[in-house]
Amino acid sequence: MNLKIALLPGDGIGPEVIQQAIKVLDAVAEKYKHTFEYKKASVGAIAIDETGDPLPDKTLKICAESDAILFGAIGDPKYDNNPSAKVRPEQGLLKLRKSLGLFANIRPLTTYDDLIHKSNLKPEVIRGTNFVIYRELTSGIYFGKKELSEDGKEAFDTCKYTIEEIDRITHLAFKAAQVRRKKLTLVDKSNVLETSRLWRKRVAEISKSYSNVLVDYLFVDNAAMQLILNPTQFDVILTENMFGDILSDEASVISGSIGLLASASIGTNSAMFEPIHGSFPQAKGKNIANPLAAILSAAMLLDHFELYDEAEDIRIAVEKSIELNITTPDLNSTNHFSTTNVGNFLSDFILDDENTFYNKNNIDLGQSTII
Ligand SMILES: NC(=O)c1ccc[n+]([C@@H]2O[C@H](COP(=O)([O-])OP(=O)(O)OC[C@H]3O[C@@H](n4cnc5c(N)ncnc54)[C@H](O)[C@@H]3O)[C@@H](O)[C@H]2O)c1
Ligand SMILES: CC(C)[C@H](C(=O)O)[C@@H](O)C(=O)O
Ligand SMILES: [Mg+2]
Repeated sequence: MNLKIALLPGDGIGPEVIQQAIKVLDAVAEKYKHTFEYKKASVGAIAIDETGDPLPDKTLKICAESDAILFGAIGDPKYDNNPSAKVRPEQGLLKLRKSLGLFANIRPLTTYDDLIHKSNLKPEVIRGTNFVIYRELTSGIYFGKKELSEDGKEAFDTCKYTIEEIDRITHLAFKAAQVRRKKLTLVDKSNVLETSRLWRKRVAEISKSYSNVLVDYLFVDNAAMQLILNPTQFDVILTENMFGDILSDEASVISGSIGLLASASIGTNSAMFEPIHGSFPQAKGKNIANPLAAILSAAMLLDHFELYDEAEDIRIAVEKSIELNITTPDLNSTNHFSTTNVGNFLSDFILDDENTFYNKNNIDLGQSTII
């Protein structure tokens, strides 16, 4: 298969993790005789530095002309520490999602047996957890009317949803539940918010067409608690934009690190694949960031084009790296490996087996730290 992939590495650790994802995609391309053609474009703080715009027209054009987009991360402390800045890196990501109509952000969460004991949560609570968050991505409070008064003493953000926006992601989430464990949990705040009451009404209505799926409703405050009290109860979690953002970072603790959580942002004509984490500025240039979220996002990209064996190869390699402890410091406090080492191991493993990696790097299995 020939795929045109737009690469948007972005800021902070974005370029470092995307570089590893490319290595892994190249290994897959070599093994299965595919051609992946990459076009790099800038977004976020780096794009502001270069052009004054966090999403230059050229970037949007490259994305629109590609089969898929692989996104790293955006964000920089110079904007995080300056709430008055009018032009901000995050606007680039939000505009990209909105312009391409990427309304469904799919964030799967799984647990790895070899990491169960490394989570901050008890092994018996998290073992077997496997769910997916369907987060609405192009509406809600992120995109409603917002304003700061002229005297700077008052501000508002508006949360707005239309039934079309609710319905399209709800159908996708029900379809996902049908081929999983047939349970869908809508997370909302319908005891307070009008938008949430609209979500509940629509989901109840649409559920009639998916009668083999059990539907459950949770208020977001309770859901935040249930996620760490009893996460195995969840199968598909459907929620609006901001709740999905917050709950997915919380949920990543179950897996062991946010550096493991991948996502797919799907629209009618475009698809973007992005780790859920940010630009982790403290790690920039240190070769310590976990590249697995970006690499597993690349696996979701392959799934999107029905390259299931290829995606599975990546997941098997990831599991192997975790089993062998070839992991970055977030998962491995003693004998950790670098971002680059993890990428090298995975690409070698896909093409051959782990011996190539050990031979090339002259490593004794499990004993060295070559960060
Ligand atoms: N999709 C995105 O591009 C995205 C997502 C979230 C935050 N951001 C931006 O990133 C910047 C930093 O935000 P933040 O510190 O709140 O969130 P962050 O996700 O960048 O980092 C939070 C913490 O998570 C851990 N972490 C994140 N990515 C990791 C990785 N790959 N490997 C290991 N550990 C990892 C680190 O401990 C880090 O301190 C901000 O400018 C924010 O706006 C961007
Ligand atoms: C950077 C920010 C705009 C973004 C979001 O809130 O969607 C991020 O937190 C994410 O989860 O992708
Ligand atoms: Mg987020």
